[in-house]
Amino acid sequence: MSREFQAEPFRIKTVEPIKMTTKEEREEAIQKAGFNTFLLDSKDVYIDLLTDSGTNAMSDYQWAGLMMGDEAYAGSKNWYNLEKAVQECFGFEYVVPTHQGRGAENILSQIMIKEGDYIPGNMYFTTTKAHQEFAGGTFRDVIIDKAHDSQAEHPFKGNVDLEKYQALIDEVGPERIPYICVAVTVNMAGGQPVSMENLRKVKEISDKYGIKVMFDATRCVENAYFIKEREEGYQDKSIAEILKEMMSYGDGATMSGKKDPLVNIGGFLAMNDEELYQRATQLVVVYEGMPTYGGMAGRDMEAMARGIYESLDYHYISHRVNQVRYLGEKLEAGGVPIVKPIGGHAIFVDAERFLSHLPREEFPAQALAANIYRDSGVRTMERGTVSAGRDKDGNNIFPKLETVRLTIPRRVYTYAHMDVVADSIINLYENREKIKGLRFAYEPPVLRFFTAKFEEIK
Ligand SMILES: Cc1ncc(COP(=O)(O)O)c(C=O)c1O
Ligand SMILES: N[C@@H](Cc1ccc(O)cc1)C(=O)O
Repeated sequence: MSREFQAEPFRIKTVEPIKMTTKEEREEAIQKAGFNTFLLDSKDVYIDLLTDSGTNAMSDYQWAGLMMGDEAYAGSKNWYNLEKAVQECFGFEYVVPTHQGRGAENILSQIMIKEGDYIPGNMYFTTTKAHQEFAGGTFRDVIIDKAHDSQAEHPFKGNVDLEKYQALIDEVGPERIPYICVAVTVNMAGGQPVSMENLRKVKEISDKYGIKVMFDATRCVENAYFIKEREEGYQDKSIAEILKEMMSYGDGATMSGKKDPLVNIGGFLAMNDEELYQRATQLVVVYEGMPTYGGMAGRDMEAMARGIYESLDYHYISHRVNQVRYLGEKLEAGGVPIVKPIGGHAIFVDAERFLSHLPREEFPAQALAANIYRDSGVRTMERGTVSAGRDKDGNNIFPKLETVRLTIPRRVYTYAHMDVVADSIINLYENREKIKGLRFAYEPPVLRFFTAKFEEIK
């Protein structure tokens, strides 16, 4: 195995018991949830790999910070600590706190996008695209082609395709592109990173046309780790230095504090332009709260300020990425088809190849996620046709990737948990022809994957 084995760089001083379920209990739970893992109750889940969002384990130092919460309505001490952490670690001058990432996406979209604008991005993310569309914009995918091929190897599979970006500028004109949204890493592509060289070039092109570069910095520390590991000239730089350089190629960022900043709730929007900041503060008071709390309690801001610094520790981030890799390599060794290379926050199982007997219309990834739960109580998430939704004519969109995501929460599970997950999925793979397809029993009109229900096709 190529991974660098590292036992956990922490010891455990508080534990949360988890329930071991029986086969019968799991069968009842998955039927009740309409074969949608989002609708399972947490109490019925053994190992929860639904998401890495808000599921982080905080350190003793962060928990201690909760006791330092200054719950003043305005001007909380904790806000200034958070603002300083963002300024120091990301390098942006102005910070707007929000309740989570999509709060920042909402404000950014509203202050920057006009009806008829185009927003290029390195693959879509559900909430980001929804906010861009609500604000009257159209998302355009400008990620490199390889990102849509689950087997294509590329060290920076999240890179922006500069020719696609240039072609969009030529097609619609730079005045209709307020900004390019660059995600570091790219969630939907499998947690794939973007190289520093690519970021530099995106900035160059954007500056030439007066287009702003806004990062989706949600998993930026994972991206920094990959740059250190894979890009010439960065091996001897610290994660903090790499992150700061990455962010220097942008004009601002949205952030979900629920991922890399190591907390359970929170987010922010950051930028360098004062005028934009002023417009953002006009909206933050409408949607989130005062510009000194933005929907977060003082204690939550303190925990995030501390989490941001902790996330830059090399041993922490190296363990995290290598734990994900351990699970991926174990699955591969068992013959399970996964998206390659292995990304930063999750393993994406290629459900189309796993369940090659099921047509896309029968939602193989949804069926696989439901059956992983049935087998072992491990909860995962569909990232394929159900997530992609329908086009304007009402037809299902069939994205190139039909995957099940095994998302690893930060600092929560051990290598032994990873072994249980791998054994269950390898066992299912060996019995894959028994898995049946699904059809909708209930389909909501937007973001359908969260609340849809299904039934098995007998
Ligand atoms: C890449 C990416 N961007 C934005 C968001 C939105 O963040 P939040 O869940 O905090 O609203 C998420 C997760 O939802 C994400 O994974
Ligand atoms: N961002 C989180 C939570 C989330 C999940 C699915 C979504 O489509 C939107 C948000 C994640 O990627 O896991």
